[in-house]
Amino acid sequence: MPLYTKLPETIGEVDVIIAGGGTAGCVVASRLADADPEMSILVIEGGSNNQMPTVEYPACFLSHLAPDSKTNNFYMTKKAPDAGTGCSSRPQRSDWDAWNTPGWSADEMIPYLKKHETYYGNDDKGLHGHDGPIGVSDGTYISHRIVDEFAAAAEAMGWPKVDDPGLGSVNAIWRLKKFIGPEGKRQDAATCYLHPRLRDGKHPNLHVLVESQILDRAGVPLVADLPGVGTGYEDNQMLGYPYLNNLSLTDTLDGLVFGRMGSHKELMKSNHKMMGWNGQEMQSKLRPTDAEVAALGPEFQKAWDRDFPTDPRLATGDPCLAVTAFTVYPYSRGQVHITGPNLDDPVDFETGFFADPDQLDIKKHIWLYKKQREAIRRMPAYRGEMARFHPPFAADSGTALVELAADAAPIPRDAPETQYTPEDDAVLEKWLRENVGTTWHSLGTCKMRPRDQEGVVDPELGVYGVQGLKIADMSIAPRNVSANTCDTALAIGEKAADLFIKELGMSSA
Ligand SMILES: Cc1cc2nc3c(=O)[nH]c(=O)nc-3n(C[C@H](O)[C@H](O)[C@H](O)COP(=O)(O)OP(=O)(O)OC[C@H]3O[C@@H](n4cnc5c(N)ncnc54)[C@H](O)[C@@H]3O)c2cc1C
Repeated sequence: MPLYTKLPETIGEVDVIIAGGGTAGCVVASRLADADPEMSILVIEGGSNNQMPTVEYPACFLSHLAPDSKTNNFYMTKKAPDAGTGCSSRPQRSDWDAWNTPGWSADEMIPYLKKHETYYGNDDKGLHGHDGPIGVSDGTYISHRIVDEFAAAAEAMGWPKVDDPGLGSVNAIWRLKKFIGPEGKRQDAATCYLHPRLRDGKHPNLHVLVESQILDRAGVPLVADLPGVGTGYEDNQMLGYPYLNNLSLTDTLDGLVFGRMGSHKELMKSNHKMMGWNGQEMQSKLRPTDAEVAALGPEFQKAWDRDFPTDPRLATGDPCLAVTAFTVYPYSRGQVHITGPNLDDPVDFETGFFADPDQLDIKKHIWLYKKQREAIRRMPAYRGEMARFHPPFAADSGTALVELAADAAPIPRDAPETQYTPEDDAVLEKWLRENVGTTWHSLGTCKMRPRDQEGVVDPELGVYGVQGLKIADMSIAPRNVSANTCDTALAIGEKAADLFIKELGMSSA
């Protein structure tokens, strides 16, 4: 299989080099390899070959996020913020249109959103793909108790459950589909695009070098001065909120992760249905009411009226039950730059979390903390907050954290909402600043925009002022999207492959 950790001497020259075998890179490499068997392609990837059982089985995803993980790249941020993959989630129609770039509108991107996907679910709106390489399904396991209780609690909060939001703007919740095949295996671009072509004997033109870093600045002369490179870093700031609960071992992933259901080796061997699950069940896109916007203060109201007036983008061990809460369309910006010629020179990386000048992002999270807590309180499984992961509200405050007895009655779904005093809000804000983290939705550091607007690539993904250099990944996103970003990265990969194939005078296989 043409997958190396050291490049064979026989490969002295190739037609196309793809720097980084990530989501979009694997799509582009595979589609180009299909289009012309005479064209040689080399993917240079810093990480290792991802063919390993802990990648294949979605239930093991947390092991790759541990600080000592060898499968993930960790970058130290310049300033610690003041402070698993697998959910398939699509941007809204208006997100693509807001990119305002010829060739990249929602209508023009729908074919690429469909192209990478084989969707196992209702597709009433005809927006999903049915013969693409990436399977999108429920996997092999569903925690019905979480699904049913959360849906009922959310409904009591005024958020209906919908089947599939499609590309619509919703104020609703739904059962999320995952990048997991119906047989329970993880569906990433390397696994579904690249490895089959490396195995099939029909792509001798495709080479993949792993555990090899490039993009070293050493001795590389400046070819084009593009101030936008590395600036405007965006990520959807995220916090996770675990709750005490009365769920059983098979309602969440914890028992399995911590070995209480047997060894992982045995569970893999028997293809245990919980191994084909990532422990994540429900997703939502929520917007504040007019009164809630007003309560976040005049600066927030001004930004809301300016950015979303009639804009539909936001419209209409023991079992652990947790909400991972992130807000979209952040106002904060960071940056990422290399600082020296050596690969181990630190990167100059600032996330910019909660650093927006008008302090709007923190207000969004204050609103979101309250909303998610109200919803979870209404689930019969709720027994209180896990104090270590929630703001330390004063014990005599009406917002104090709760620990219900195992046999205590559930909180009624029509219970009044918790009232937060200015002192409670101060505790909440301080805690959010100290605990905010990444959603891993990093994007926007080589924007597809006009050059005089700090753009780095044109609508055909060519880097301004450099011939033969293209960028195809989430860094080209000129504006954020209201979604987890893998689906967008896959669509960018498909669109990029199409553009490059046409530009090289070939036709798609
Ligand atoms: C932990 C985690 C969980 C996530 N969960 C979800 C989810 O549930 N749902 C969802 O939709 N999205 C999720 N995402 C986001 C999604 O995976 C990314 O947005 C998407 O993969 C980005 O694709 P990309 O092609 O832009 O870049 P990447 O996929 O990041 O590809 C970049 C590649 O370049 C390689 N590389 C970097 N530097 C070098 C170098 N110097 N030399 C050689 N190679 C290099 C990297 O190793 C990497 O393989 C998650 C991301 C992470 C990190």
